[in-house]
Amino acid sequence: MSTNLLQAPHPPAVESRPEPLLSVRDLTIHNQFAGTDVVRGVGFDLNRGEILGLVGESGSGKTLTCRSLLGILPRGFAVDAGSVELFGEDVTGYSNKEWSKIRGTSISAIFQDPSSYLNPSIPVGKQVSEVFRVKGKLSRREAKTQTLELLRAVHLREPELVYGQYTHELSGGMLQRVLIASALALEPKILIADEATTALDVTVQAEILDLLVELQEAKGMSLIVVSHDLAVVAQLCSRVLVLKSGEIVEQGTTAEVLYSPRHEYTRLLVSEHNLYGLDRFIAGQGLAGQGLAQKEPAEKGAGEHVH
Ligand SMILES: Nc1ncnc2c1ncn2[C@@H]1O[C@H](COP(=O)(O)OP(=O)(O)OP(=O)(O)O)[C@@H](O)[C@H]1O
Repeated sequence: MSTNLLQAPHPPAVESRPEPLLSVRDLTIHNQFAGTDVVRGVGFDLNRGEILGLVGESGSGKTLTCRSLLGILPRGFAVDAGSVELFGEDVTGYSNKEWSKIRGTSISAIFQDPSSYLNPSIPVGKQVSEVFRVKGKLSRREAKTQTLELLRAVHLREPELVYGQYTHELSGGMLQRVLIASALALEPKILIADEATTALDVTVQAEILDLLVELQEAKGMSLIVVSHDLAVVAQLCSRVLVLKSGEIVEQGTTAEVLYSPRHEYTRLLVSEHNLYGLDRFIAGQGLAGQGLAQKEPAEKGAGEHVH
């Protein structure tokens, strides 16, 4: 296999195997319109403080798997078999009301296009503070204070200014920071980042990934990182699952899966990836030093202006 991924620094796999926060067993998701199972027999554990990568070609079932962990499968899709256990509790048959209690507080998510998750006619800070008010039951004043603190924590400069701004006034990277703040407001133990940096340019992508790792460490969260970008997964994740046509074809430590893939499909993904300049992510960077973002001033300037 190509040596490119071999050069990717990656965090060590979590050694101890405590009680998993999330346990997925034989998960099958059925598409009622098409009469087909789009995810079949998927099973994995997510441990405390672990970063797990989910890779696979477009349409392989990554997003639907994640949505089933949040209780937000699209209309016409349902978990048909198997189970999802969160913090030791089987949530597979949860009602919408039960899901809404744990979504945000136990498990949260950020997706690819942040603007579609924010209301363009309400200042972004107000939208984050609503999370504190409605779900966190804080007063208006407390909610605003907490929101400003969070906007600062996600490295938005001038949080007071950003608080009152609308989506059209912010860059993609800034919007994703706002969404991260919103997702973390209720201090979930698990965060799913589904192609969360895919729409961003390379420099901003690296900055957002840095931020996710920083927050993951600071808050002791577990992360599920869905990405078509194996370089991102290699640098962030200690374990990787490979999905193909709705089934896991391979899973294991990052070293096992990406550096010595056993399945032909994984080998194909790795070799295709290497064709597209994996090196640009890897040279001189790496999670070992916890610095994914390019630090050279010239490249910093090429990205968004974070306020
Ligand atoms: N809302 C939907 N309506 C109809 N089909 C859907 C819907 N969402 C997903 N699918 C189908 O289910 C299958 C799995 O989709 P899913 O979005 O989970 O794949 P994915 O691996 O996340 O792909 P991508 O990387 O392109 O996001 C695909 O065949 C897809 O076309």
